[in-house]
Amino acid sequence: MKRTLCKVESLLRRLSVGKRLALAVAVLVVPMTVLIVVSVLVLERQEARLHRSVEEAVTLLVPLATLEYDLQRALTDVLAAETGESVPDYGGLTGAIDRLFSQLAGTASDRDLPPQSVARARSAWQSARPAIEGLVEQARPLHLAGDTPGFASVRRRLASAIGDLQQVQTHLSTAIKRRAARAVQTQQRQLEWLVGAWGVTLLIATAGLVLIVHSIVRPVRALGRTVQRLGAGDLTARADTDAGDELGAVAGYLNAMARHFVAWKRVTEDAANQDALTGLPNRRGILAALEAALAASAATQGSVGVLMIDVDRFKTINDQYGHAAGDQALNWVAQVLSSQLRGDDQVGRYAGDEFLAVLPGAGHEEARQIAERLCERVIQSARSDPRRPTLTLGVAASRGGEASAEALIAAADRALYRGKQAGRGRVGIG
Ligand SMILES: Nc1nc2c(ncn2[C@@H]2O[C@H](COP(=O)(O)OP(=O)(O)OP(=O)(O)O)[C@@H](O)[C@H]2O)c(=O)[nH]1
Repeated sequence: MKRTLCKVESLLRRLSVGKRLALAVAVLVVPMTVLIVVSVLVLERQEARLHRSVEEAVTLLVPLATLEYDLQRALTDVLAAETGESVPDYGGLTGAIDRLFSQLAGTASDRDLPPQSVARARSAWQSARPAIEGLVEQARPLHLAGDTPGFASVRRRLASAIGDLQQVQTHLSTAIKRRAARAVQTQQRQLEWLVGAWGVTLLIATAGLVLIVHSIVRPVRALGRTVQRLGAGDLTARADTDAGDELGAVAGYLNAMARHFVAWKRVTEDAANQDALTGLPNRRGILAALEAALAASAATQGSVGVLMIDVDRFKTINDQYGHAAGDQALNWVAQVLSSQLRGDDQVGRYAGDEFLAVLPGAGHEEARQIAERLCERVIQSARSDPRRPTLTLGVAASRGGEASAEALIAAADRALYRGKQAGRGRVGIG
């Protein structure tokens, strides 16, 4: 299930966010519109059918009811007794009923009327019809003539015609009721179908919407988490750039920004720790190296040697040959120191004409020997060139990392001072 959702999401993410939002609107609007149109059509059709059905019921039953009423009146002698009263239009009524049945004969099934009930009504009418014709006309003169036995026979026939007519009405009513019941059932089924269709459509539309919204919200949240991690200083954090949409592009930009920031940070960190003139670590850089060496020696119970190196009478070089020559002299000293030290050793420019060398693993004696070698090497070179200065070095060393960087530097400084006091161009011992 989760894999399927992931697949759907990756398919969706091939579309841009804008297209996905348009799709979300379409997913909601299109099926709803179709359903609304279908619902309106169905309800309109149902209403029209109901209307037609009522109309038809009236058309079918009213002539029969009228005829029955008139026959009933004839039967109760009202019509025959009152000579002034006009005789109802029996011919018209029977004709109308005839037409009704001939219409029904062709279209009963079309009108959803049960054909059997209609056929029964029709045959009942056919048997009633001849009796009805002329009955009232016969009744009138018989009654006026006082022909009681003849009149009694007409009355019987009238009663029987009324019975037949009632049967016709009963059969037709049954047909109409059945049709109404079927129509109600159909209406119910259609309404159920509509409710079901609405439910399914809403469900599918909601699922589609959830998927589309998820395909936007999830990468936005992931981007947010990456930005949060980067903001908290975790420069290894990277956003997922798999998708080809706008959010994938933003993730790519964010990653590029993070990479540039890392590179820029490295450059600025390097610049912050590097001396611009000599290219050696500056005071900050060499102190960091000393701290690191002390921390490592504390773990291994090893030693760290420190050399504080000062250029002798550097002011004189500046004064005699100019500042540029002084800079060159400093660069030369930096080169000699770097080239003479071992791989793990580090040297940095501590102050104006002062250098600090950190010698991990070197005890006091080893540090002193290294200092002597450096001092000798510089003195030899300086002999041939008056612009090259000699060095005075102060030696100190710690064991097992017990001394702090400040204490070690202070000890090397004191040793340096002793070297200067002793006449320069030598190694002072702390
Ligand atoms: N050319 C140049 N001179 C510098 C630089 N930094 C510091 N100086 C100079 O270095 C000189 C340091 O002189 P001091 O510390 O007084 O001592 P010194 O002349 O070396 O004499 P001693 O240390 O007593 O042997 C000063 O004149 C500073 O102006 C730099 O980057 N370039």
